[in-house]
Amino acid sequence: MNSSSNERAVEWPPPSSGVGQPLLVVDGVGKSFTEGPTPIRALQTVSLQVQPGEIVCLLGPSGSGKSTLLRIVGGLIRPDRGRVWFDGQPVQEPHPSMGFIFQSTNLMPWRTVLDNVLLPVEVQKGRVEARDREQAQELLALVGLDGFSHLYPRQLSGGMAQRVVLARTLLHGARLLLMDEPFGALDALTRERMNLELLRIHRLQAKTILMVTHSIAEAVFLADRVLVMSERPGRIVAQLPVDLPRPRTIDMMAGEAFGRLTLQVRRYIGEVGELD
Ligand SMILES: Nc1ncnc2c1ncn2[C@@H]1O[C@H](COP(=O)(O)OP(=O)(O)OP(=O)(O)O)[C@@H](O)[C@H]1O
Repeated sequence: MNSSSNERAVEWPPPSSGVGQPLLVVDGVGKSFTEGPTPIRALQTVSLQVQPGEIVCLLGPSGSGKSTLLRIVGGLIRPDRGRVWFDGQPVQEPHPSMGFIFQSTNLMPWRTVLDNVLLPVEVQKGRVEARDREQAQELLALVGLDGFSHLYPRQLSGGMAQRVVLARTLLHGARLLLMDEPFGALDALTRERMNLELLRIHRLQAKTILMVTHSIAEAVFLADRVLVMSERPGRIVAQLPVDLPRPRTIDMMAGEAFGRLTLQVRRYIGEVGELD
């Protein structure tokens, strides 16, 4: 990506990537934090586009502004410059069709699994209808939690809790999932299983996903494209299309193509520093 194309004026429609109308456009976004004694320049100038149904993974050294970028995309914080467009509309605040999934699950400990899934509906509509309950139960089954709806968060494993969050986000009707290290706290086997689950749900529900991860293998396994960010102030320094066929299988991780792609990403990261 060259910086001159990153610094052009922000207009809709943005230049197309040539594939079709993007669902998400990040155009020349920059951000500094000025609250502390010394201003911190978190993001330099970031531009990217995500097509409907695409899975894009963001990798980069610690502190390179990945979470900041995700929060700007989700309308949780405002950039100093540049714009974000979602489905053709400028993003100024959290959009109901975007869902966040973080490493910490933020489940309400006093509510059951089902009631946690229903919480955003309850907040939004002020009440929960039978149809919402039905749909929540269907989504719990979809994420592999059939029969667990009456449990409380303390009775769940980390993977199960993340599945509840996934069901909650899907019930909310999110089309774009913004995922910030969602499986970072899970053990390796559970993480692998969650990756497969996510891909299965992505296939069934045609979601678009922008995910921050610290794992090169996870990024390559999940993504259609991997974006690599520089050290702070973050900018995108490399992008790698992942041409592995779908559906992806664990066996692919032992294959030559997977090895080649992860090595390529590792080289890009080697040029900008270490991941953590
Ligand atoms: N609210 C804030 N106020 C001040 N500085 C902030 C704030 N949020 C983030 N930063 C700073 O901005 C920089 C980028 O932070 P960010 O969390 O986006 O990086 P990251 O790439 O997601 O890091 P990590 O991989 O470690 O999670 C860091 O130096 C961080 O200290």
